[in-house]
This record gives sequence, structure tokens and C-alpha cells, in this order.
Amino acid sequence: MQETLSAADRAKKAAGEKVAAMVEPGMRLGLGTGSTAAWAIRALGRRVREEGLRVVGVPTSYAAEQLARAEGIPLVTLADVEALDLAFDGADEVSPELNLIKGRGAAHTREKVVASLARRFVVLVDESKLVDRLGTRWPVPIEVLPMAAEPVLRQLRRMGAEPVLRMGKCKDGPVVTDQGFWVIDARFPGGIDDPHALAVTLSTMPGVLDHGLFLGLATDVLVGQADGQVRHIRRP
Ligand SMILES: O=C(CO)[C@H](O)[C@H](O)COP(=O)(O)O
Repeated sequence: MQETLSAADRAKKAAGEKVAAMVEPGMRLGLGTGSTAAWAIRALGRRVREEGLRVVGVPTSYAAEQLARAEGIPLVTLADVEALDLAFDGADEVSPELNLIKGRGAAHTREKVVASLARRFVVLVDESKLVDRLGTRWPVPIEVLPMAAEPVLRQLRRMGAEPVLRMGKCKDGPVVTDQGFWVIDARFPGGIDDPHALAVTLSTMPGVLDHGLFLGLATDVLVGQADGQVRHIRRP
């Protein structure tokens, strides 16, 4: 049956299929979260089932785990593998330096652990995610211990940010992460001046588990296009 996909979905699918084609037998993989990473997991599942490709994957969220299981991809934990050959994941913003904002799916804490263990971290996006300056379109998600949410919100406001507690779409009250934490989305009007300084400040706030700034982690960015082409940007 012919798929009818939007232009955005065709671009995401192209990026996802490209990274699945880059996977080699025996690789230990990080499996990302979100709609673009899901295309990659589905394409990888096809290779596992149809070609007998032997790989193992570490999922970055409950959703990625469920999808990978359904696709027949063997899963392991970080107790089983010391390092990963390649991790793939989506992103909300990508800067010219290949720094990222991630976490619209509230999975950024696990995603960062997995990406940090990968020899190659391949980011899958469409053109709409490329920005000149981080923070121009999306807020920075900050995963926070529920009892620390108010002090962290106040500190962010003092820094000039516009933070909000992320609320559920199908639930009254805050979004709860896979770890049982909450998420604050901090908008920085005009964008982020110094992402490295901000990352240090956020990481040292009491009660913050992790934030969605991924700096110096991406080795490759695959930019999918609606016509099925994929532009490959490599970290210099
Ligand atoms: O960081 C993420 C989840 O925490 C996602 O990878 C990011 O939000 C991109 O998602 P999508 O591919 O659906 O646009």
C-alpha cells in the first residue's frame, strides 16, 4: 500500500533510513527517542528481520524500548556494554557548531548518557531544525526533582529566562519523565549567548538532573529532505 506522508515526515524518514543503512554487523547502538529516531528504529528493525543483521541496542526511553522490541531489535543495558559504536537520535535545534537542544520528548537525560558513550553520535533532523543560534526557536528543557521545581524556576527567572513547568497534554498536572522527575522549559529571549556557560550553570543547580543542551557530542548530522535526499554534515 502506498504511504501518504507529509513533507516533514518524508524528510524524517529519509534521515532515519540513511542512518539505518550506515549500521554494520556487530555494532552496539544507542537508539534515540522521538518521531525521527522512530523512522531509524523501524528501518533498522527491517534490516534485522530481513537481512539477519546482528546488532544490539540501548534504548533511550520507554517509548524507544517498546518500539525496538516490537521491531525485533535485541536490547541490552549499559551494564552489558561499556561503549557504543554509534548512537542516533533526533534534535529540536542544531547550531552551525553542531551543538543541540534536545528534550521535547522529555528523554534528554537518558539520551545524553547514551550519546556520551558513543564513538559516533549521529543526529537526525530536517532543515527546520537548523538554527544560527541555539534557543531561538525552542526552550531548553531541564529535568528537575519535583520538590526543587519552584527554586529552579525562581533562579531561572533571575537569570532573565522565561521558564514554565511542562504540563501534560493528556493528563492534568506536570509531565512526569521516565525517571519520575518533572520538566521545566526555559526560554531565553533572543537566544542563548554562551551555551557552555549556561550548561555549567544549569548542571550545578541543586535538584536539576540534566538539561537539553548537548554540546560537543554530535559527530554527524543527517539532514533529511522531502525528496528523499539526505545532506551529511560531519564535525570538522
Ligand atoms: O530530544 C528528543 C526527545 O527527548 C527528540 O529527539 C527531539 O525532541 C526530536 O524529536 P522529533 O524527531 O520528534 O522532532
